[in-house]
Amino acid sequence: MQVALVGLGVMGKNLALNLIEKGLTLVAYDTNPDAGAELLSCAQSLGLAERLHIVSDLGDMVRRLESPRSILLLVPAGELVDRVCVDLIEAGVSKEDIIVDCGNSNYKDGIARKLKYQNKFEFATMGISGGAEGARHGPAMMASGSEGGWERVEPWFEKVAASYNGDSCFARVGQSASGHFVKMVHNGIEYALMQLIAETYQLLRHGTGRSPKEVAAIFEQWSQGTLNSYLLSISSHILSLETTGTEPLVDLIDNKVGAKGTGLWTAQNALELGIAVPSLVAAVQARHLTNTIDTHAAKEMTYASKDTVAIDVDLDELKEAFYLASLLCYRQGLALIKGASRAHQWKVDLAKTLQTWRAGCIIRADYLDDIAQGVEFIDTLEKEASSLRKVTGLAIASGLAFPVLSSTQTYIATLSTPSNGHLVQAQRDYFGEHGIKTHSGETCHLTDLVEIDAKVR
Ligand SMILES: NC(=O)C1=CN([C@@H]2O[C@H](COP(=O)(O)OP(=O)(O)OC[C@H]3O[C@@H](n4cnc5c(N)ncnc54)[C@H](OP(=O)(O)O)[C@@H]3O)[C@@H](O)[C@H]2O)C=CC1
Ligand SMILES: O=C(CO)[C@H](O)[C@H](O)COP(=O)(O)O
Repeated sequence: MQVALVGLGVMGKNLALNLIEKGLTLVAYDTNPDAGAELLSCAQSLGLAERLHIVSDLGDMVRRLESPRSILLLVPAGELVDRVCVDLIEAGVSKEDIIVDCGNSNYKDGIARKLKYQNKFEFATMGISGGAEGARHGPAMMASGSEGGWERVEPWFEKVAASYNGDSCFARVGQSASGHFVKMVHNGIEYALMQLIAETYQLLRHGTGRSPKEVAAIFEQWSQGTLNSYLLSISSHILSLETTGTEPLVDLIDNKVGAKGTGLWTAQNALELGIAVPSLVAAVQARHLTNTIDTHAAKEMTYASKDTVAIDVDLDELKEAFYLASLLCYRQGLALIKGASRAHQWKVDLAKTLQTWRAGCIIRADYLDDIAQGVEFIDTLEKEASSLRKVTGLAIASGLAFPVLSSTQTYIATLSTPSNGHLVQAQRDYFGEHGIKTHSGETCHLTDLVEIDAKVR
C-alpha cells in the first residue's frame, strides 16, 4: 500500500516514520527541504529508507502515486490547507483520490471543503492526538465521513494508531467533519484537565505549603492507582525537575499561557449550541486571565496583591475530589459531542469516540472505563461528591484562584440540587414580557397567574 504525506514537521515526520515502520510505502513532501532531509536521515538510521520517497514538488508526488491516490495533510490548520488542496488539484489529483486533512482544522472549514472539492477529489477529515510521541508510536485517530477512499486507508490506520487491549484507537466516529469536532472537544477536555491539575498543584503548594517535589510525589502516588493518566504523569515529572542549583524547574517558567485555538472553538461551539460545559470554558478563560496583566483594561483595573490563607486539606478527600472533577470534565465534553451530533445529524458513536481516547492521545486515562458507565455512575459517587464540595470550599477560602475546580463543583451542584431558574424566568417576564413556562407546561405571563397592581419602576 502506498500513501502520500504533505507536511513533515513535528507530527508529519513522526507519523511518516510510523507509517513506513508498519509496512506502507510513503511519498512525502514539505516546502522546507530540510524537513524532508531530516525525515530521510531518520528513516535511514531505522533501516526503512527504501519505503520512503521524498519529493521536491507536488507534481512529482502525484505522478509517483498509483491511482486512486491516498494523500494525508499535516500542515498548520487554516488557509494553508486550502492552498495545498488547490496545488494538488493543479498537480493532477482526480475525483477518485482521497485527501485526508489530519491537522487541527476547524470542523466548519472541513464541511465547507467537502462541498468545495466534491467534484475534484474526496476530501476527508481526521483529528490526530498524541503529540510527537503518539504520532511516532501510535496516536489516537478520530476520523469521519464515509467517502469512497476510506476503505483503502482504514485497515492501515487501524495498525498505525495506538491500541488498547487489542482494539485500535482509530475510528470513523461519525458523518461529515465530525472527526474534527471530536478532536476539537478532545482538546477542550485537555485544557480543562491540564488546568484542574495545575489548580490541584496550586492548592497543595500555595494553600498547604508543600514544595513542587512533594506535590510531584503525591501525583506520582495517585498515578500508581486508578487515577493514572498521561497528563497527571507528565505533571508529576515536570514538578519533580530541578536545576543543578536545586531550584524547581517550574519556578523558572513565566505564567502566561498560549493557545492555538481548539479550546476557544470548543467554548464557542458549546455557547452557540446552548450546551453547558462550564469547566471547559473556565479553562480557556483561565489561560486568557494569565495574559491579562499587560492589557490596557487590566492596567486600568489593577488590584493590589492580597494575602492568602494557609489551609489544611485531607489528601484522600482531595484525591476523591480530583477524580470526580476529572470525570465531570469528560462528561461535559461528551455531552457537547452528543448535542452537536444531534444538531448536525452526524450520528457520532460515543463508544467509538471513547475507544479512540483509550490510548495514544493526550487525555488518555485509566478511569475512562468509568466514564463509559455514564451519568448514572456519577450519581453513585456520593463520597466523591461530598469531597469535591468540601475541597472546593476550602480551596476558595484560601483566597487563591480555582476556576476549573469551582466551575466543576458549580456544574454538578446545579444539576443535582434545586434550581433557581424560576426566579430568572419571572424577572424576564416582569420587565420584558418574555413569558414564563409553569410546572404544568403552560406558557403565560406573571399577570395571568397573579394580580400585579403596579410594577416597580
Ligand atoms: N504538535 C502537536 O502536538 C500536534 C499538532 N497537531 C496538528 O497537526 C498539524 C501539524 O502540526 P505540527 O506538525 O505540529 O506543525 P509543524 O509546524 O511542526 O509542521 C508543519 C510542516 O508543514 C510544512 N508546510 C507548511 N506549508 C506547507 C505546504 N504548503 N506544503 C507542504 N508543507 C508545508 C511546514 O514547513 P515550514 O516549517 O517551512 O513552514 C512544516 O514543516 C497542525 O494542524 C497541528 O495543529 C495535531 C495534534 C498534535
Ligand atoms: O492537539 C494537540 C494535542 O492534542 C496540540 O498539542 C495542540 O496544539 C494543543 O493545543 P494548544 O496549543 O491550544 O494548547
